[in-house]
Amino acid sequence: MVKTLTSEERTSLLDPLLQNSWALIENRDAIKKTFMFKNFNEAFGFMTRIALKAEKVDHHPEWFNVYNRVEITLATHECQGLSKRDVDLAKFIDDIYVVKKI
Ligand SMILES: C[C@H](O)[C@H](O)[C@H]1CNC2=NC(N)=NC(=O)C2=N1
Repeated sequence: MVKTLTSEERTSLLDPLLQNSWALIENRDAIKKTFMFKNFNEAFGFMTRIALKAEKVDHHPEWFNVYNRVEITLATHECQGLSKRDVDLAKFIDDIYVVKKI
């Protein structure tokens, strides 16, 4: 059973993400971030890498893409809120976004 983050984990695990442009969304325990790219190919390549990771860990993003913009929302259905799984996927996403920008 997946558990929502404790208040201690929200400080130690979630705060660093909130300092890195992830934001809590209204009326729901979930985080969201917008990523920008040079063009659609770059954006879709980024999404593809996330899709492969999501399948591997069985944890999937909610996302929206138009051309060079990708908006990603993360939450865990099973516990109806944020869990360690969302933190892990957010970190993976931030890591590959940094690589993309080099
Ligand atoms: C049955 C299957 O394991 C679940 O539906 C998985 C799949 N992907 C998921 N993705 C997300 N974001 N949250 C979940 O709780 C989740 N659960």
